[in-house]
Amino acid sequence: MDTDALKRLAGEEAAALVQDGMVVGLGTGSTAACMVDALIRRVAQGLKIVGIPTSLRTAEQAQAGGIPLTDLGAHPRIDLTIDGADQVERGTLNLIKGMGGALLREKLVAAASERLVIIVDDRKLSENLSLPVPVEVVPFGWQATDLRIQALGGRTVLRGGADGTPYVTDNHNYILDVDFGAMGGSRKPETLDAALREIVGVVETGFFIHRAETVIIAGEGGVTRWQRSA
Ligand SMILES: O=C[C@H](O)[C@H](O)[C@H](O)COP(=O)(O)O
Repeated sequence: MDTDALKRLAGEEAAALVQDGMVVGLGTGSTAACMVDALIRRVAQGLKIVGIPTSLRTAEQAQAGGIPLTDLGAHPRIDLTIDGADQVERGTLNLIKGMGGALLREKLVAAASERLVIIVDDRKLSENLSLPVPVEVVPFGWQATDLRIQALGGRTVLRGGADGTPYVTDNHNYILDVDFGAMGGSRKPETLDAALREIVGVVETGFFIHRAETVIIAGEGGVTRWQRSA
């Protein structure tokens, strides 16, 4: 099975968890897009839900496919959010998210959700989180914020568009991708996350610590589910 087929498998498995009457958080990225496609098909067959998208592009996809949308103002409590991830740590189910730039809205939606279900293909699994973590920063004075982040021991790259200008998030901020190398031991993701969030100018990080309730993993052998222990 190619990666796209695995993403579809995970997306369809997760979409089957959605029930009539739910407020559903709609994630961002190529795997989440497969789940939104599966939900669009179910809505066309009569499923009654409202969705809260985590990015403008997910909003566009859902709206074009006929999923009624709402927001956290009207529905501050979400029944179930289904989203992708860039890396999942075995054992803890801690995540790195935000390669697609949607980390802030994804975290706001996750924080309002009763359940967060993450969908990935098995390439995303890792013993320890090790990818560069996306950090959303305020554009004003981002260079000073960058220096403070580097002082934590991370190598930083300002995310750029194809034309060399900074990538701008849906919230009009920039993203620094921060490479801490493989984490674990004394360099715990939760410690780095807390230190990053204390820096003025940092809006949010792509660390999702103790947030995923379930991870649905698609691999050659089919679908596996991991549950976070309490
Ligand atoms: O900002 C983007 C999100 O966190 C995505 O859920 C994440 O990057 C995974 O995306 P994909 O399913 O395309 O690998």
